Amino acid sequence: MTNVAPYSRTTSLNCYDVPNGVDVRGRYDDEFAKILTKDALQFVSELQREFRSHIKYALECRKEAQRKYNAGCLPGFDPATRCIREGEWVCASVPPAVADRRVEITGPVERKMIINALNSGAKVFMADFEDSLSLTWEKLMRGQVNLKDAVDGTITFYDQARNRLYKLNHPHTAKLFVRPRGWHLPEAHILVDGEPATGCLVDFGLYFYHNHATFRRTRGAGYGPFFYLPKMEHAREARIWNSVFERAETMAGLGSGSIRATVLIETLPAVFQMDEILYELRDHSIGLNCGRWDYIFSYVKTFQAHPDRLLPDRVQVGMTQHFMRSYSDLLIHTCHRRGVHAMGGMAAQIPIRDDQVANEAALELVRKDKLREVRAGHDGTWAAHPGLISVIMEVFTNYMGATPNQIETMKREDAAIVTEEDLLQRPSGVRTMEGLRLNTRVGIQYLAAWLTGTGSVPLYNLMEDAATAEISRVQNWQWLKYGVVLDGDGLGVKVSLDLFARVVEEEMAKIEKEVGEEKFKHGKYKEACKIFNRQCTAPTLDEFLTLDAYNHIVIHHPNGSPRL
Ligand SMILES: CC(=O)SCCNC(=O)CCNC(=O)[C@H](O)C(C)(C)COP(=O)(O)OP(=O)(O)OC[C@H]1O[C@@H](n2cnc3c(N)ncnc32)[C@H](O)[C@@H]1OP(=O)(O)O
Ligand SMILES: O=CC(=O)O
Ligand SMILES: [Mg+2]
Repeated sequence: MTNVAPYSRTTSLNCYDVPNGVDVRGRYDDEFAKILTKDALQFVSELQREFRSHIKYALECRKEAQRKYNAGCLPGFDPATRCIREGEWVCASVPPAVADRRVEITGPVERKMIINALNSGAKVFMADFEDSLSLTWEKLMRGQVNLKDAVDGTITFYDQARNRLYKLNHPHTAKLFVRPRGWHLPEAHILVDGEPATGCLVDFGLYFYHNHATFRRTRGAGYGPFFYLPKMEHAREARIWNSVFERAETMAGLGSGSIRATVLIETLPAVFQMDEILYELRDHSIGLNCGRWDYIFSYVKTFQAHPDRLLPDRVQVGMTQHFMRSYSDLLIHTCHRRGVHAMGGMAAQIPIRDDQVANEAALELVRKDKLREVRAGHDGTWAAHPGLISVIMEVFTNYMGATPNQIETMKREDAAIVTEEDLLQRPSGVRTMEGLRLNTRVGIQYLAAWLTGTGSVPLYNLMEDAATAEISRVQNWQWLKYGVVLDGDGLGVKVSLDLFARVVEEEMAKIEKEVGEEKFKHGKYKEACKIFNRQCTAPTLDEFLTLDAYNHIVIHHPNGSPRL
């Protein structure tokens, strides 16, 4: 579904100045026009034209691999690339500006949050166009404006209600990394030769075009810009990114290896490709990261047709499960062998303001998780909230001291023997009715927020974003598909369409009670419920929650195109 904004007296007649073959159908805004310049759009369209067939092929290969998993195959190491895994090679040396990444804060590209994150005391801020952003035209373009102001060092935000002006604490700001969308997401408001552009090429292209020079001069000490690359499944996808980087460096007249990126290992197929991914990006790499939430989602998705590999309740799938620990250990071993950072992941706990005891318990869980990571050899980790930075910093600094990272000191040779069986081992735990109910409440509330422009939310004292909500969705789908018996709570109830319909109705009532009648009436809960319900009960599993939801937030403006 694409929404077309009607002409009205308030519709601006301004439009973007576009190069040949490019059509911008998003709302016109004078601020956005400073980003969507003809030259910047020309660069994005060149990337699109050069790489679109490679991207389509890579996405087709993902589907082909999934067909094999659905037919009973298991993912594993590729015998054809054994020489890369066994060969002695290292990635380009770490840029001094980002040698120390012990605490990284993440967050959507919202103006106030960017300032807060850059001022938070974290070493790095990952500005996110992915899991934590609702992909509306307004948020995406406003995000580009915000990032440009941040790189220029001029970003400010005035909070009227508090009469507070936010600005950067120069020079003590975090180093900026940007995470573009995954390959699968289109940008429906920008057409190149009549086709929606690839979302990540828009995010990367616009950001790189406007910021590379200032970034390298003022923030990267001659390197950069820096990126995080999400949701890849195979080294061929890393090869495309490497070529995109080379193309961008040539356009900007930069030396090869200026741009650096950390790849999130957050799909099950990618864990068997870590050496290969680093190899493809060896001149542009700055490590790998354990994207644990998407990884869990991917485990369910990969094994969607394997009823013998069902996960227990979401809350029980932590990093101490054997398959999760093996993934983290092998990632550390691989990164350190290749001379780059092995980054840890996100603990979902956030500060709980109104309950001191619960807050201390949440902080303790974060401490424990981070201690496990630093002891295992991770060089740094993620924080979801500024209130967690000091706690996490203390854990990492107590252990690492002033040494910027553990690349040379924690080789983890013992993890060289992690096997396919270790990485696929069935998780232990139980499935419960409460697990089904919580998945449903979280999934619907997250989608309702996403549809109204918010991509990360606090729910039941945890951070929820697209990755965590995906787990709720695919788990419900799989339990329904296989009529799982929920026996962890002694009830022994079988999940059926009838039961699920009742659960959805009851959980919607609970949500209404929790958020209040007014918010429920004016929010998008019913629309979210419809989307979530359809996805959980679909005969075939949808690839991504946000692909379907995206269709509900696309708004084409007629002044962008006479063809509409
Ligand atoms: C699976 C993954 O991909 S993880 C990575 C993607 N996910 C994320 O990045 C999630 C980032 N975190 C967040 O979005 C938020 O912390 C939430 C939604 C979880 C909680 O948000 P809130 O409930 O609004 O937080 P809260 O009200 O406690 O915020 C207090 C202050 O901290 C700021 N803040 C909270 N989180 C962040 C953040 N990640 N970055 C910067 N500032 C932040 C708020 O803006 C607020 O600032 P103010 O006091 O100046 O107004
Ligand atoms: O992007 C991070 C994740 O855990 O997913
Ligand atoms: Mg993720």
